[in-house]
Amino acid sequence: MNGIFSNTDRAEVLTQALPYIKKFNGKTIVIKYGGNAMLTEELQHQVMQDIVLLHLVGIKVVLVHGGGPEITGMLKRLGKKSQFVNGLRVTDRETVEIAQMVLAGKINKNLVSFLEALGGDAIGLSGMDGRMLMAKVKDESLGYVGEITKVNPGPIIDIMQKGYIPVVSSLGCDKEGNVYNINADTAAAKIASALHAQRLILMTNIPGLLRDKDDPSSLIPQLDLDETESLIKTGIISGGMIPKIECCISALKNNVSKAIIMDGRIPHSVLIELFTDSGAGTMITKKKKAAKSAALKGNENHD
Ligand SMILES: Nc1ncnc2c1ncn2[C@@H]1O[C@H](COP(=O)(O)OP(=O)(O)O)[C@@H](O)[C@H]1O
Ligand SMILES: CC(=O)N[C@@H](CCC(=O)OP(=O)(O)O)C(=O)O
Repeated sequence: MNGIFSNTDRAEVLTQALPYIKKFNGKTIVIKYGGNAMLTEELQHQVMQDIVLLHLVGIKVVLVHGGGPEITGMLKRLGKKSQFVNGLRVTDRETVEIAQMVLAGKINKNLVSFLEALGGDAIGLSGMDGRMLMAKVKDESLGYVGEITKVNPGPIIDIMQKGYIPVVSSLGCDKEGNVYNINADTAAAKIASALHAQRLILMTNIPGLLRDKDDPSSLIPQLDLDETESLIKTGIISGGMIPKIECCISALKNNVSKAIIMDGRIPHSVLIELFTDSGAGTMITKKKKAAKSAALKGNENHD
């Protein structure tokens, strides 16, 4: 169990994390967890452990989750094929019912029970609870896919004030009682904006934003809004990465300090991102500081 690290090494690591722990104490961090990054219970256990730790050191963590692969799996078991248009699931009435069962029923409660088993206090909600995520039809051809019209962060704030970790599934509603299936990256970005979060962290199954999407070693550690927009124009950012990046851009333009895209499968990637000089994945900032090394996100991490 001691591995290659001595207790002194471990104590040293903790000491180095102290300024960051102090920095983020009392701050709001919205973490989106979903997709292939949460495929196995082992991966979920690891990420939930980190979230409990963040909560215990006084960081206000909000966990927003998806579960696209699980929805697809359940639909398949019921003999229904999944169809996506620009990354969004075409959602008929039956599909939205299944999405609700999987997201608000299974995944949400599993994550809450993981957090609690690890010593955290968590409360699970869907975006429908307390009319947190009000939505309307995004595009008739997509059925019950929701476009968020209003975020009411009240229930999340209340839960955090009572000392719980809010765990929110990406469903929305309208005044007529319709339920909407909402992309979890979008839900997380809107919630982060409504909470004026210090960080929006999108966990995925790639290292972050890559200069060459087929070369994992071409990670771009940091870039600003202007650079991000020009990478979309030049086609370096394409496909499934476009909506993800657009969520980050929207969050940064609306009250969020920094957005990070990172690989949620890497052990303790959230802790590495928040508590180390180098960070993890790609950090998107409003404006890059002059004369700052792109290889080191440390100074930015202190902002
Ligand atoms: N510049 C880029 N860097 C990284 N990934 C990119 C880039 N451009 C396009 N992509 C594609 O975007 C995908 C990530 O989006 P997606 O698979 O929809 O994520 P998720 O399932 O986590 O929501 C990657 O698998 C990759 O193929
Ligand atoms: C409209 C839409 O596409 N909704 C998503 C909601 C879940 C999600 O976003 O999950 P991941 O983050 O795991 O992909 C879906 O049905 O798959």
